[in-house]
Amino acid sequence: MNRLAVLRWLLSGIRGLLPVLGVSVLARVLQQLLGVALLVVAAAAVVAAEPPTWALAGWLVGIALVKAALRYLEQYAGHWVAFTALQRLRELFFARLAPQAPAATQGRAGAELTERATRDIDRVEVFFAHTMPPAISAVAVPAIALLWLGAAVDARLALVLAPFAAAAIALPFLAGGASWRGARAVAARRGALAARIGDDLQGIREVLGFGIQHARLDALDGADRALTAARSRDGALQGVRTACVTALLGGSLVAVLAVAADGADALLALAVAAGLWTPIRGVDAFASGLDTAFAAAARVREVVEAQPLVRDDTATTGAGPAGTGPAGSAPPAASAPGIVLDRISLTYPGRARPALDAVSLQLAAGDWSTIVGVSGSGKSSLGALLLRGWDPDAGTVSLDGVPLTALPLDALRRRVALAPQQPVLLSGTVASNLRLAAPDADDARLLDALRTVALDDWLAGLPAGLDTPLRERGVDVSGGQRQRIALARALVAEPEVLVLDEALSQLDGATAATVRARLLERHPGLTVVEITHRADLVPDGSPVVVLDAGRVLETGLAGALRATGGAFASIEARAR
Ligand SMILES: Nc1ncnc2c1ncn2[C@@H]1O[C@H](COP(=O)(O)OP(=O)(O)OP(=O)(O)O)[C@@H](O)[C@H]1O
Repeated sequence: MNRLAVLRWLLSGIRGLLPVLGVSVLARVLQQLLGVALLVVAAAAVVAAEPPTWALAGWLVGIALVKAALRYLEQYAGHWVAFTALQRLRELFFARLAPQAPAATQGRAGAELTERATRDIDRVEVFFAHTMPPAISAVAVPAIALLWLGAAVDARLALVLAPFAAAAIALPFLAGGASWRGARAVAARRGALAARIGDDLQGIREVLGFGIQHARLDALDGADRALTAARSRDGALQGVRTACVTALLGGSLVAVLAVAADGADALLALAVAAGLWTPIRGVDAFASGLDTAFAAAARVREVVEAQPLVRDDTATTGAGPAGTGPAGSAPPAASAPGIVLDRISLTYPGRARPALDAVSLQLAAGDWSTIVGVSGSGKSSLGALLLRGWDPDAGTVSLDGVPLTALPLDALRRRVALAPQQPVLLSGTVASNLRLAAPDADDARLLDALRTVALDDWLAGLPAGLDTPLRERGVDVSGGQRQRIALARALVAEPEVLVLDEALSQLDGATAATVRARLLERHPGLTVVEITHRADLVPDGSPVVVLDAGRVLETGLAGALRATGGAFASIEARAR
C-alpha cells in the first residue's frame, strides 16, 4: 500500500466535508497574510521614523484581532472536519470488523486490533486537521507576500527570498521514501508492543503462576527497544530536516542584508521574510506527522478492507428469513425440521489439515443431541458453523430446510444461541449481562433463566439482586457461575436451537445434572446440540454423533452405541 493509495482512500471519506475544509484553508491563508502584514506595518512605521500614533496602534490592534478571529475559524473548521471524519472512520472500522469476527478478533490479534481501533484512528487526525490548510497556505502565503514585496518595494529582494522559501517548502519532502518506511516501521513496532502488553495482561495469572515475569519483562523490553530504535531513526531524519529548514530561513535574512541597497527596503524585506517563517515551518511540522498519519491510516485500512469470512448476502439480495437463498445458490439441502449438515468441510486459514472433512449429519428439531470426540476432533468447529461463526469451505448447513447463508445473520443468531466453554461477561450488572441478546426482556424472564441454570439461590444472596454489578470479564464470579450466567443469557434470548459447547464443564456433577434436568423440563421444544467429551454423562436415549479428526465415526442413540463397544464406548471409558 503506498501513500497515494492511502491519500485517495482518506479523501474519498471526506468528500462532503471539503467545503468546510475550504473555509479552514481560506481562514489560514488570510490570517497568515495578516501575520506578515502586522510585521510590515510595524516595519513601515519604523521606516517612517515618526512618533507612534493612535491610528497606527489602531491598525496593529485591528489586524491582530482579525488575525485571532481567523485563527479561531481555521482551527474550528479544520477540527470539525477532522473529528467528523474520525467519527466516520471509527464507525466504518467497527461496521467492517463485526462481520470478520471471530477470526479477526481472536487471540493475539485482540490488543493489536485495539491499538488500530483507538490510537491509529486518532493519529489520522493529523491528516484531516493539519495537512491541507498548512500545505496550501505554505505555498499561497509566500507567493502573495513575495509578489507584493516585488511590486511595492524591490523586485530583487523578492527574487532573493523566493529560492530560500521554495527550498524550505520542498525540503521536508525530499526524504519521502525513507520517511514513509520509517513511519511504517514505527507503526508496526507499536502494534507489536501493544499485542505483547495485551497478551501479558490477559495471561497475568499464568505469567505469575509460572514465575516467568522476568522473562516476559525482558521480552517486553526487547519489543520496546525495537520501537525506540525505529523512532530514533525516524526522529533523526526529522531533526536533520528541521535543522535544514531553520538554516534556510536564517540564510534568507542574511541574503536580504547582503543584497539590499537601501536600509528601509531591507527592513521591509526582513519583515516579510520573518513573517514567512510561520507558514513555511508549518510544512515541516505537518510533514513529520503526515507519514505517521498515513502509516496509521494504512493499518486501519487493512482491517476495513479485509474480506469478511462470513458475509451476509441477504442484506444485498433481499432474501428474508423464509427466503430460499441468494440467486444462484444451491437449493435447500434438506426439508426436515432441525439441522442438516451436508458434506461439510472446513479448513482454517493457514492450516493444512481440515478441521471438518466431508461431514454429513442430521440433528432433529426438539432433540437433545450430543457431539462427542477427543480433543481436537472438530466438535467446537462444528458448533461454530451452526451460528455462522465460520462458514464451511464446501457443503451446506441448513436449519429447517433453509441454508444458513440464506438467512439474515441477525435472524440466524437470534434463532441459534451459543453457550461457550469460556464465556466473557461484560462490565455491568447481572441484568445488563443477561439482556445482551434480548434488551427488551423483562425481569421475570431473567429470573426464569437464572432459575433454569440453578442460580436462583445465588441471586437471592446478592446485595442488589439483578442490579448487582459484575466486574469486567466477570472476575468476581466463579468459573462455573460464569458459565451458568452465559447459559442463562442464551436462554433469555429464547432461541430455537441452543448450542452448548462444553458449557457445563466447570460445574460439579450434581449442579450440572440439575441444570440439564431443568433445561429439559422448562424448555421441552428446544433443540439442544451439546458438545462434550463427557460421554459418560450422556443419557441412553440421546442421539449422539462421534467425531474423530474432523470425520463422523459413529451416529446413533447413546445406549445402542454403548452396547456396541465402538468409538463412543472407548471415549466414555477415557472420560471416567
Ligand atoms: N480458529 C482456529 N484457527 C486455526 N485452527 C483452529 C481454530 N480453531 C480450531 N482449530 C483447529 O481445528 C481443529 C479442530 O478444533 P476444534 O476446536 O473444533 O476441536 P474440539 O474437538 O472442539 O477440541 P476440544 O475438545 O479440545 O475443544 C484442531 O486441530 C484445532 O487446532
